Amino acid sequence: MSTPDPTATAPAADVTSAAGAAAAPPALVFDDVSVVRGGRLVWSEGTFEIPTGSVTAIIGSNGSGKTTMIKVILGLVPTASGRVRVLGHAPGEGPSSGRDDIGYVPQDYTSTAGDAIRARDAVLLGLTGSRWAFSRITREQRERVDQALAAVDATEFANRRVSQLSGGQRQRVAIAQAIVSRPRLVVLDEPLASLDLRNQREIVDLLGRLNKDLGVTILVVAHDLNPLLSVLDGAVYLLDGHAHHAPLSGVVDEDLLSHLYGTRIEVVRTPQGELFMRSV
Ligand SMILES: Nc1ncnc2c1ncn2[C@@H]1O[C@H](COP(=O)(O)OP(=O)(O)OP(=O)(O)O)[C@@H](O)[C@H]1O
Repeated sequence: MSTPDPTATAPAADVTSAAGAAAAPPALVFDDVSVVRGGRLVWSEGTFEIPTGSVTAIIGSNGSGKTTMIKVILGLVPTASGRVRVLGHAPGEGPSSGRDDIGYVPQDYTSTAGDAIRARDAVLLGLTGSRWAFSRITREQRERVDQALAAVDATEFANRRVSQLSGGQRQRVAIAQAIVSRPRLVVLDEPLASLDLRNQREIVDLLGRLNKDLGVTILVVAHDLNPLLSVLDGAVYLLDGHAHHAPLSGVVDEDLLSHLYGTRIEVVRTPQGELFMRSV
């Protein structure tokens, strides 16, 4: 019997709909959190909740601590103070130490087994965690890999080596690897950087489908909010050394964005209802 199609099955029973999302406990809870790296306070006073089933950007100027926040969530960087809960657990704890429940797409994805392996084997790493398990994969694991590749439209190049893929194709493989364990939370560090406009659009659409069809909560580090506006519910913004969260309507604010990026930002609403931001 084949396993369910990931494009049709929610990974967690409580996140299948907007109504379910409203009732579910928050995916992330930060309570007066601060982080120190290399003896320097990166950000502090992080107190916010991120709703289950939402798509949230993490924004801030270079060096403000966006990647640091992701590493805190993954349990890779300790907090200096405060309390963090990720899917109800301390970072890095919970079932399988959070590995299966949280998918991570790093900045500048390179397969942990090197670029010489095939795309499908890189995705398998998201299930096995080790290239030494390749020889012992089960039929269910193979099907899960096929489903993850199909969900990101990567079936066509699944047998090519990661080193032979374009940036957009590589990003799809990275996302397939992150979702193959059917996580409830997917965290992506600048997934749109260095992609052309068409690939940006396709990756954003893919994130929208993961969120709407599978109920996955998505956190995405971004420098430019424009390509993400169609899928975003809100943003964590790192401003003046403090971490805040606001719904999208609160973030798309000229004064806030101008302060955040240190340059004058104009928010434009076209007569057709489109919204975008530009530096003026
Ligand atoms: N391994 C580390 N050891 C010490 N300090 C670090 C380490 N990694 C990052 N930092 C410092 O932490 C701060 C935040 O870095 P981080 O990479 O989180 O910022 P960012 O907002 O993601 O930056 P960018 O937009 O440039 O990617 C910076 O001052 C950086 O120098």
